[in-house]
Amino acid sequence: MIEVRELTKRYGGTTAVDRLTFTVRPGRVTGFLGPNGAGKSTTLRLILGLNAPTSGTVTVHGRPFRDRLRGLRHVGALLDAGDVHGGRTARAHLTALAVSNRVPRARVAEVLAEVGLTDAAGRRIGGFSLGMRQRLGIAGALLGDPPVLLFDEPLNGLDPEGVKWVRGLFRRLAAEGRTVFVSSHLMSEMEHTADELVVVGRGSLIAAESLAEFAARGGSASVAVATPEPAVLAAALTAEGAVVREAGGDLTVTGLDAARIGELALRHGVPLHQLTTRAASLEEAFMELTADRVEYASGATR
Ligand SMILES: Nc1ncnc2c1ncn2[C@@H]1O[C@H](COP(=O)(O)OP(=O)(O)OP(=O)(O)O)[C@@H](O)[C@H]1O
Repeated sequence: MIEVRELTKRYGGTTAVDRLTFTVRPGRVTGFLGPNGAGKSTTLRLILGLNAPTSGTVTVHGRPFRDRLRGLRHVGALLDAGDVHGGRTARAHLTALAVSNRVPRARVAEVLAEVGLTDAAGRRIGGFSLGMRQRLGIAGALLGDPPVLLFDEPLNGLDPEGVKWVRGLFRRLAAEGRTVFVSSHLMSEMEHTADELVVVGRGSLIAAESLAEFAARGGSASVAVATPEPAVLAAALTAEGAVVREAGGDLTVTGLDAARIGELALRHGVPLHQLTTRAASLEEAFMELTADRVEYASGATR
């Protein structure tokens, strides 16, 4: 279990992490989601004790992680896949990690096989693609067979087959009872990967709940309407307080439900060819919730 309490990290005038409180439980995949610059990497470094918090606490199984000897057996982490010695072979890299963490060397071949790098074990990491580096980083995290695993943007650079493989791996690790905490800036990546979500924006907590709860709370549902008289219907709906967008003659309506739209169409004598309620996607819920917390928004005003 990872417990983060009132965690704050400032760098000069920048508050990277702002009084964050959440718990990551074992047996599930927890997605750590937020726009770029939201403070995810900083939080992961604080969990690992690589940086000291300005205030607040973070514990892994009840103790600050840096107090533990032989770290890799307690927490496995992939923070930055590029942060490896390019001149080393994959096997040499993992062997050095194993030795310094007193992990049996036999684990090296096991994790190489697990991530599909057996054939590349003798090649220098400098020639690896980003996807191969991610696999190697994941192998390093798995080396000590730890109960807690942290991954920072592990799907970056993976091809669709790789993404599918990582998802399966995370599921399996969680099913084995481990704590799996995975960061991403894309809801689409987490939608099919995570059971639980911790969502942050500009360093502070936006939500900590199950994926289902998150889906239920955010994003307004809309109704797609097809009619041969879009202008007449749009005017009637707008007069009732709906927000209407028109694209290619079809209307997308928010603020009124399908039944009310049907009644208004009937009252104005407008035929309807289609009337479909569309649930908000998780992506829309995420965008809505984080819209005012994006550090580098596109467009002039914020
Ligand atoms: N060592 C540092 N010195 C100064 N500012 C920092 C440092 N590390 C992070 N920051 C700032 O803290 C904020 C959070 O950064 P962080 O990398 O934790 O976000 P993130 O959510 O991981 O984003 P990304 O997905 O872009 O990596 C940013 O404004 C960043 O510029």
